[in-house]
Amino acid sequence: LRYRLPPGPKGLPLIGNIFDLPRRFEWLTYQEWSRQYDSDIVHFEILGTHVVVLNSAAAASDLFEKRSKIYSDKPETTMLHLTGWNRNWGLIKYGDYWRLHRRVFHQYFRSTNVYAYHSASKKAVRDMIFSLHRTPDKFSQHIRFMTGSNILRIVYAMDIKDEDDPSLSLVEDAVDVISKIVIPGAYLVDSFPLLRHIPAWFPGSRFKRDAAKWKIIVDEMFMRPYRELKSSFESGALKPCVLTDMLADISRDTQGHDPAVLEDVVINTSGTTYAAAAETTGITLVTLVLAMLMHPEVQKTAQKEMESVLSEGRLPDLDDRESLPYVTALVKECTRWRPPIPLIIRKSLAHDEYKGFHIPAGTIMIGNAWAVLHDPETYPDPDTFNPSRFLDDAGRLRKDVPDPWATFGFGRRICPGRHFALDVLWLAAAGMLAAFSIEKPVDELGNVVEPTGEYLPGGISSPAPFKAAFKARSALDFAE
Ligand code: HEM
Repeated sequence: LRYRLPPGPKGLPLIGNIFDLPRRFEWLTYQEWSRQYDSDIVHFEILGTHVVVLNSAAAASDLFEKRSKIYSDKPETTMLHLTGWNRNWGLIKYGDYWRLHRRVFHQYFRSTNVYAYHSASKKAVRDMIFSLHRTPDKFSQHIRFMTGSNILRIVYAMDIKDEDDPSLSLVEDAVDVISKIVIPGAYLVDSFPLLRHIPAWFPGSRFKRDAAKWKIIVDEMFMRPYRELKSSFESGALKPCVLTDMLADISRDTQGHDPAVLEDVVINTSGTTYAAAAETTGITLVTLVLAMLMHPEVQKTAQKEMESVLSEGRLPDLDDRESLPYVTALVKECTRWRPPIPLIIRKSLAHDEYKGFHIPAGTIMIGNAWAVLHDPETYPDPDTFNPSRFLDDAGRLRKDVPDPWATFGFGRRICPGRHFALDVLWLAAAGMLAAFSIEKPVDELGNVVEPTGEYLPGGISSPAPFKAAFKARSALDFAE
């Protein structure tokens, strides 16, 4: 009996499709293969490993959601363990240990709980607006500083003063290690067994030495803020933050779990937030700046909407969200137009059949979030940045256009920080547009510099560096 695999480029024996593989912007090639093979599910093989890509919302929902038992695993690797990043519970295997992390994290970041972080985020956005006013040239650093310092304050009650703060350098150095163990193109090296025979990538003695050095930094990042906060907690000097709440909750009731295991879960869930939140949210806001340069009419529409609702000198608040649907649509469109993580990686746990095709156990499954968010059936003219696609003629949010959730992944492993992320995105987007007119810069000769709109390739895709001018629209004396 020969199993029929999903269609895709035919590779050479043994090495498979290694020469067919795109090296940049893979999501575009996978989307193209779907058209070429007339199938929303495509297959290729690389060095003995099967890879299946799902290029439609329907296929992603059929497998990642309806068959989540088989498709919620991640390709956990020795690299993660060697560098200490196995504490990143977003990358760990599906099972009870993962489930416990998810449950603990969810208690603090579920949709009904994230209002607890509004005032911190509001303050972080205000600080960012003042920084943007002072040194607009550094806008992407200011945005990144806001997303990073905000999550550290919320989770650890850390007061990060500026970009040179040693606590910030520690988390940044630790997060940097992840990029060293991921091949550009989103795959962890040792997801592919045969790749281990390629010396430069093999976790050999050189790599092991480097990994041991990096592990010290990564362990320190997870443990230092935890130990500091735990000792204040034990001394009774309670610093209000997520970790303090977690410590209080587990000291009251372990719900039948081994306290040592639960302590690790608390360390991991708190320690993973920075890596998960800072860059993803920051990139989405840089995308917003880029979109505003490319679409001045969108910016004007959002500003007009705010003028009709906000009194002079007041920054928009989340209570204004109901009355500012265009701003909400604009934020949705940022997450749809350029998702920072275009490809979602999973590993299948058992043999399966789908649409008459065989999917072997151990297949690397790729959810092409980009293709889902750029499906012209759901989002006509998908490459155009157009917030109005989410609004009806009366300017209200439409219920019949799907929210661009795929930016946050699929099924049981969908980003559990998305409610919080959307709050921060909304506050920052509305705040920036209320305070500034974001314009194309002018060079020394007085010529307007057009943005290229280019993005950098990689598992996390961000806009190529560009310049923007931030011109204050109102006196920056925002009242509380
Ligand atoms: C715009 C901002 C963000 C984007 C685009 C984003 C995107 C994603 C994606 C694509 C995944 C993988 C989902 C999957 O495998 O199906 C993920 C997982 C995760 N995200 Fe986010 N995220 C964002 C913000 C955040 C924030 C602010 C937090 C924390 C407060 C967070 C915490 C996590 C965690 C803990 C996981 C792992 C969940 C698991 O494996 O069960 N994310 N995110």
